[in-house]
Amino acid sequence: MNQHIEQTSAPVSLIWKGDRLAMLDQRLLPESIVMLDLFTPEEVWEGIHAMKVRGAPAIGMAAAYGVVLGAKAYGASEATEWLEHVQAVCGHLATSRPTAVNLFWALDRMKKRAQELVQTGTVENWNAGLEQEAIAIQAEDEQVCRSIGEHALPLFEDGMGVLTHCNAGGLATAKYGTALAPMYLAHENGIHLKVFADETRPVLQGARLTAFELQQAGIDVTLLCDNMAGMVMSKGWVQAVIVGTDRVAANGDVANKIGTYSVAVLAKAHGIPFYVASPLSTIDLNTPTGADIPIEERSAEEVTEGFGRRTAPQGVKVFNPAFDVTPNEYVTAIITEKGIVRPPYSNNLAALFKESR
Ligand SMILES: CSC[C@H]1O[C@H](OP(=O)(O)O)[C@H](O)[C@@H]1O
Repeated sequence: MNQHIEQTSAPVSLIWKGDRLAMLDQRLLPESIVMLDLFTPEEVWEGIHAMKVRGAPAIGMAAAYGVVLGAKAYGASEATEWLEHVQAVCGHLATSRPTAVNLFWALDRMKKRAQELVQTGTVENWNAGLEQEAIAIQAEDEQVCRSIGEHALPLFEDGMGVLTHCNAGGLATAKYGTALAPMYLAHENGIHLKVFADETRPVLQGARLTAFELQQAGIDVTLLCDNMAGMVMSKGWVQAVIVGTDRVAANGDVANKIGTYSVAVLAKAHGIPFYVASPLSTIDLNTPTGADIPIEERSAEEVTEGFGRRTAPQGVKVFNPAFDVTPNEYVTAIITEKGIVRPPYSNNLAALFKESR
């Protein structure tokens, strides 16, 4: 794996180069912008697992490009053999992280496309077709995120305080983000929002990524420790909360970064609307409730010596779930690229998908 510094106006999480995937190593932000050149699905797997790339849509896009790298490197030209190899690469990439449904959504889409491609043509055609599918996933995501921003924008008035948790911005997607999309669009339209970004321990996506993104864009952002959200709400500084998500269950329960549930409870206690920005690709009607969402547990070291400094005694027990589930009763609305969905979510999410077919 090589690495290089990519000079871009704003850091982007992934750049497809035809024979390699350039992946921004988000672990090094905000101090360093380093793009890693990945040539194999195994390197993409490791990039997802180690959270060099993170954020549900970005994870799905990275995996899709990993499938392309795996397909192109394979020597077989016989249809069944090529298809079986593509399916095996998808199976391996599916083990990189368990919670964000976009990973599986993207891999399923690549497998479906591969099955269509092998009906005719040559292995060169099949590989080119897979590459176009991965490129389409990334291009569509940019438009999906902008649409989420457009649907969300009317919910935010000039001068409002808006709290967000983790990073659901351009670094988690192709561009704009999901939860941050209305903030970018508000800025484009001269609407001044005062954003409060939770630092989001233990990986600090809020401090390192959201604060970085919004500051780079000239958007008013104040960084909070995670334990400050309640006080800030009690002072009346927050008029809305908006977060991203890694998986929305069929009943509207929401899996998102650890700490989101606490923010949702605080918002309800203070009568503050709690919005979830979610592409349709993050809504999983095959998962009935939040109890059915697999929650990733990560290493103790993320908590005890994050970023290289030990802050807990050796050998102490650690519980480090990367996500929690917010029950649907705490969710004011789910903002998608097709519009705003309100309770009852079981009916209205199913109806949304029916309309979208
Ligand atoms: C737009 S998806 C962002 C979503 O993903 C983050 O998780 P991670 O940084 O562990 O990949 C977080 O839950 C964000 O809300």
